Amino acid sequence: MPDKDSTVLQRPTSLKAKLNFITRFYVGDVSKLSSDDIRRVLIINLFASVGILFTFPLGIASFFQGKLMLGTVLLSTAFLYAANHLYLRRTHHHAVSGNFVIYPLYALMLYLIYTGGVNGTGHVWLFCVPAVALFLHGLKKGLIELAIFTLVLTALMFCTDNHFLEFGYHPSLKSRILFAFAVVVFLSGIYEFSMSRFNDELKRTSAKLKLVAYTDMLTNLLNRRGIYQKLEERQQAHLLLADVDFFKRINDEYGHDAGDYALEKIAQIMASGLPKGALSSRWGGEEFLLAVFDCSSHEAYQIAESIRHQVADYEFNYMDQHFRITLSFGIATMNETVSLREAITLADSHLYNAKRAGRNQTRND
Ligand SMILES: Nc1nc2c(ncn2[C@@H]2O[C@H](COP(=O)(O)OP(=O)(O)OP(=O)(O)O)[C@@H](O)[C@H]2O)c(=O)[nH]1
Repeated sequence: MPDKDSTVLQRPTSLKAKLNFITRFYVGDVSKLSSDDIRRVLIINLFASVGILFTFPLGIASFFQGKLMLGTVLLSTAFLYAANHLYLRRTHHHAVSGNFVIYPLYALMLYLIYTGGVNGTGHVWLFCVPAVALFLHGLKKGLIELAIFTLVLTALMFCTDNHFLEFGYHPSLKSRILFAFAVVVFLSGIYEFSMSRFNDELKRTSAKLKLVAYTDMLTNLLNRRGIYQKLEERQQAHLLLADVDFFKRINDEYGHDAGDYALEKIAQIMASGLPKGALSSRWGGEEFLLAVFDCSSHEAYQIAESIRHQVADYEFNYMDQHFRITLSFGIATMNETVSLREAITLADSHLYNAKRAGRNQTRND
């Protein structure tokens, strides 16, 4: 018998496996998609599935009842939704694909209202239209389309020779349906409006959190987590690990605020001394990790040397106090044979060698 703890631990894994299966079935390959794209593709295909689930059996039923035209329309819609599922799963073009869901849905609903559908029940499906339209086309375009749809619906109900009265409904049903439809449009609009505001707020908060999580607040460079995450995506990079020499003395002699000012200034010199596309980070305390790409080891060495000279030549001025600072660099290369972790350890050991050899120098051995 499995013990209680192991059953509890297994539950999330099986739920995750099920969710993975659903995502794979409805979305396909998600590796290049943003989470918003995945959500949109998934929901459009879920709509399409629900559409197939209703139109296919009702289409077959219509054929058995001898309603060939209605059966053809329903089965064509089911076929269109199935084709759309395959198209969307393959291309992930959710903006195009959404049109293949909503416009046939408008047309089908108008057809059902006009003909009465199966046994005069066509109008009951009308109320799924607002939610689908607003989700697929957003608040503004969705509401415009729904207004046009409502006008066509009204004209169809009141100005054409439709089959509404054929089924013995009370004449007031038509206006009741229109009122109820308007209420559902209104409620769906409010829901979509609050959802879009909530989503915007969520996006803003998530962008702010990302910035805080990956940025060093003193220097505005990436922090350790930030550069690590970016380097994990790369195959090759030259890592330049810099450490301020005798920084404790700066703090002790000029004060901690002067030390902070010096770190900010060094960060600026580093960022402006790097080639385009390079990364700069505050690795910790008075240590900086820089990364340069698409260049030779010799060029990476030259870049470190140039930054080292610029810092050494700079006169730091803080509250009428003037001082100079030097840096030591350790360099290593990450590539297909040397992992990121190994390259950082190597750069650290080369930096240690630079310190031991007298500081204010760059070492790659
Ligand atoms: N002002 C300021 N000081 C910091 C900050 N982070 C770390 N430090 C200081 O940096 C100093 C680092 O000192 P040590 O590790 O002894 O190294 P060092 O004095 O630079 O000597 P070497 O590295 O051996 O050349 C410590 O005094 C820390 O307090 C910071 O954010 N602001």
